[in-house]
Amino acid sequence: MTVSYEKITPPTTGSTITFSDGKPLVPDDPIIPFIRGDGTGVDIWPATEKVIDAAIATAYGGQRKIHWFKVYAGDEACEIYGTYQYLPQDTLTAIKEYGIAIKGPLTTPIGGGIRSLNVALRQIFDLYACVRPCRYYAGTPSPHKTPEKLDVIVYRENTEDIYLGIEWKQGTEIADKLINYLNTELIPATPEHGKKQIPLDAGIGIKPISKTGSQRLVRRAIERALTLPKPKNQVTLVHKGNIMKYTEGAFRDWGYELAKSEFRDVCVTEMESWILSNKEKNPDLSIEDNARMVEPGYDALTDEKKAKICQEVTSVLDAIWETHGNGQWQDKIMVNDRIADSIFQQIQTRPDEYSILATMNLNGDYLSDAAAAIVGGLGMGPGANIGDTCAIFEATHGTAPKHAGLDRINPGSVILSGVMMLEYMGWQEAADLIKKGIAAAIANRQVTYDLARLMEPPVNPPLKCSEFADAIISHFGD
Ligand SMILES: NC(=O)C1=CN([C@@H]2O[C@H](COP(=O)(O)OP(=O)(O)OC[C@H]3O[C@@H](n4cnc5c(N)ncnc54)[C@H](OP(=O)(O)O)[C@@H]3O)[C@@H](O)[C@H]2O)C=CC1
Ligand SMILES: O=C(O)CCC(=O)C(=O)O
Ligand SMILES: [Mg+2]
Repeated sequence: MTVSYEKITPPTTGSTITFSDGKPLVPDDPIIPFIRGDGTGVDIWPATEKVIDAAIATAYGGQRKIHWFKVYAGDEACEIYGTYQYLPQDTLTAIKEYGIAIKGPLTTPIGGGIRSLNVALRQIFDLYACVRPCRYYAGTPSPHKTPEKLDVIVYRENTEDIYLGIEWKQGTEIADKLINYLNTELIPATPEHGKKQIPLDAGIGIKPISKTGSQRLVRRAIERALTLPKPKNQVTLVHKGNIMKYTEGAFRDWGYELAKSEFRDVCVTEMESWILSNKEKNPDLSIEDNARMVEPGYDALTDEKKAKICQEVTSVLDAIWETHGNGQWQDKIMVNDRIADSIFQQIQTRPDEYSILATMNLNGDYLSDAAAAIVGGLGMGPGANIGDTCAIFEATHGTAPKHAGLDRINPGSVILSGVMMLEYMGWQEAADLIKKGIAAAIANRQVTYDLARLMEPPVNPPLKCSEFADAIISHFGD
């Protein structure tokens, strides 16, 4: 069926990317839609396009080429399509048709106004895995003493949690009705909630965390861990399950359940590894002594709780001693979990102990900015939103409006998102060239203002955004 557009025209040359089993099939001349973005998108996008095109031309000498298709979202879309037309149907049609897209940041007003276009795109195309690697390029200034020790990839669930955006404003009829229903019917009918009541002047937001959503994200995280060398072949489930038991706690439980069912042969949980290694060190260890070693404070527990832990030790040994015991577990993917607040200090105090951090939407949003800061700031934080039939690449940061139009912002994060896109397409040679160019530019102190001001001694004057792109390209032949 011919796809029709209202106000845009696809390139007259180039082919369409298709998907098979969740993987893209990429021709040598793919058409790829791009959204320039609001704010600093006006500076960053031209720099990014130039670097990606130059890398492809250098790597493949004309055998491969991206045919860019400009599509509109955000302020630019309103100029073309009319007031409030922030996300036109043309744009959605193009992304659906061509499968892979890349975008600059888009503005979201705080409080009232439109909901996030960025989040909307992820939900519309069911891009359930937001993948944000944070790795250090030598010479990048950092507020941290040993930034090179951090090499993590945040796998952030991208379609649910409070980002579903189902909330009601304080004082509205539905908010009042809902609070009344909760206070008079549902809370009293739930003994564990006791006499709790929701304040009558509250706004209400809903935080759905589903088993399907959690497990498909963790599945992608484990699949990625399987491609990593030891000791980075591990997945940490990050959650606040001590407080939000049926949402964040359930995410953890469903994550472990998936690891132990779909990936049983290749996975070991941290708890299992302790139980197995205790027995390896002392084959005559009793079940109870093993339980004592894996559960701090075991002796102070009630008999019922002690029995539960002993039962867990027994079932682990029965289930996987043959396949995972005698050190075999050391070659498996390690799956552990950490409480969300603790992981923010752990990535600073023990950065090299972590690799893939799989978590829900809000935690992942916070965590990816924090991890990017350690390795050089938001100018160095790329990202990808991946689904089974579509992928959209974009930076971790937003529109940075105070720098817009000044040709000064660091385009590194969108350029590195382009690197992720090239890798996803299987165009590794072009991706490697860009990584080499960025590494060399930074090592030569050719950097934009954000890195320049932190370097010792500071770089003055810093490169402009466009000059940084040229510096990256100039190092392709090094
Ligand atoms: N995916 C998306 O499109 C996203 C969109 N947003 C939206 O962007 C808008 C602005 O959000 P805001 O909270 O200001 O956060 P931003 O991430 O846009 O910017 C905050 C600060 O981070 C630094 N920064 C951001 N990008 C870069 C870069 N490329 N190079 C160097 N430094 C950078 C700048 O710090 P300094 O000035 O100190 O140098 C900037 O002032 C909001 O509407 C928000 O909703 C936010 C996040 C993601
Ligand atoms: O869409 C937005 O405005 C913010 C999104 C965001 O912070 C993110 O995706 O990291
Ligand atoms: Mg964010």
